[in-house]
Amino acid sequence: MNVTITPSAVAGTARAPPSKSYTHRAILAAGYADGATVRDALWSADTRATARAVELFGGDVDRADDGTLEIDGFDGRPEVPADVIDCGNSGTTMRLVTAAAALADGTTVLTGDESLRSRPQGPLLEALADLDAEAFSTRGNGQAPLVVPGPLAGGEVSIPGDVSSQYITALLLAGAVTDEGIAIDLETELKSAPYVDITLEMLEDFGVEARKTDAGFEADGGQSYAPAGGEYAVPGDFSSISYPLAAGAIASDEGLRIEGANPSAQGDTAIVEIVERMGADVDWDRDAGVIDVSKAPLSGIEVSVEDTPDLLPTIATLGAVADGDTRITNAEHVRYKETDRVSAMAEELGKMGVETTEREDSLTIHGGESTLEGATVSGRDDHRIIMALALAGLVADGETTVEGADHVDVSFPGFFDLLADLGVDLERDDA
Ligand SMILES: O=C(O)C1=C[C@@H](OP(=O)(O)O)[C@@H](O)[C@H](O)C1
Ligand SMILES: C=C(OP(=O)(O)O)C(=O)O
Repeated sequence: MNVTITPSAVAGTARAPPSKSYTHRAILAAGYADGATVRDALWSADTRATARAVELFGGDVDRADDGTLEIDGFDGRPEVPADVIDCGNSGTTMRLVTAAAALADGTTVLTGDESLRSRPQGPLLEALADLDAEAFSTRGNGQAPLVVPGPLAGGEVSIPGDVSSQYITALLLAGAVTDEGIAIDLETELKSAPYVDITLEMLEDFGVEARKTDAGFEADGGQSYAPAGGEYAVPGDFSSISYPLAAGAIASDEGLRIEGANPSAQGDTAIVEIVERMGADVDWDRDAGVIDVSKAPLSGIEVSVEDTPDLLPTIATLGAVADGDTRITNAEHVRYKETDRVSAMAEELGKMGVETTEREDSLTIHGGESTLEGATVSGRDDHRIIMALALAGLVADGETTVEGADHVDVSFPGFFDLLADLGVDLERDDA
């Protein structure tokens, strides 16, 4: 599907979709448990991939009409899957499920789409090998397809922290059900660190003890997963909130309200402060979980995405609209996502007339609303690139067509319905 956007103002109320990160963890944690009820879960292409994995491990995921998931778990010991686990486009699924698979009493095979089969899995495979669990890439290049004979016993392991925090999350989740537990020593500084905080918060909610240490992280062994009262509720997703928030900041004269924006461990809550620092009119009532935003002239800022890689595409579009330079730093790990998002945003905004300066670990956008021209841009089969480019289309001079726009289903199903509800003039073309 291609989506063509005519410059439009936005107004009204948007509801934040549930957090993708919390939903993945809750589905898998319920799998590690005897079972659980997961309320307000995100049901998207990525979280469905994690649900499929739990089912292949012997669990069952049932979704009620109100979105509640009733999950029967595999109780700490995954069955050997009767089929290959297809993780689709989801890095989180592949990393978290690879470590879980190493607990099974037999071999698991994991694959994914072309994008996922090009992303780095090597550090996780090496960590599992150091823990005496066999795990390898079929092509020997550290990329999926992966074959995981296991078995994982627990123990001490060292791993780099600057490729993906998802390796740490994966090892903590699986390590807690090994006899010995797991102690993770970080070889380099940890990037995307708040995602491990989300993991620790969620583990605590499932009654599992894990913590930060001087060297890295650890989880005690021999533990069982069980959420208090058998239930877990997923908070709103601040990576997803970044899109309506940015839309309000660049294109809402009347004001836009975002509901479901309750504080949690998500590093991406930083988007509220970023938009404010750029000059937008923002008010966040944390107790009510409501953000009100409206348009004001924006100015370029410097912002590090070390902790918040998923915000880069949104900030790049804000930077294209803002006057002056917006410098996004500590961005090297943003190149290991669904696509190389640093290059993708530089090149696609370039098609819209925006000048950028790209370095290995930074992206500077030389902005100003008057430079944004409507164009046909590629969504790169990457949900965040698609949504960020659609935002640019709201204020460009002329129409903008985003190609391959259906991939928003990965994290934000209904994104274009929401834009239309907020008053955006858009056309979907299924050709
Ligand atoms: O653990 C998670 O839920 C995630 C961690 C981050 O990845 P990295 O740790 O690979 O940077 C983030 O980009 C991804 O969207 C979700
Ligand atoms: C990088 C992302 O997710 P994943 O790593 O799970 O594919 C994302 O949602 O932007």
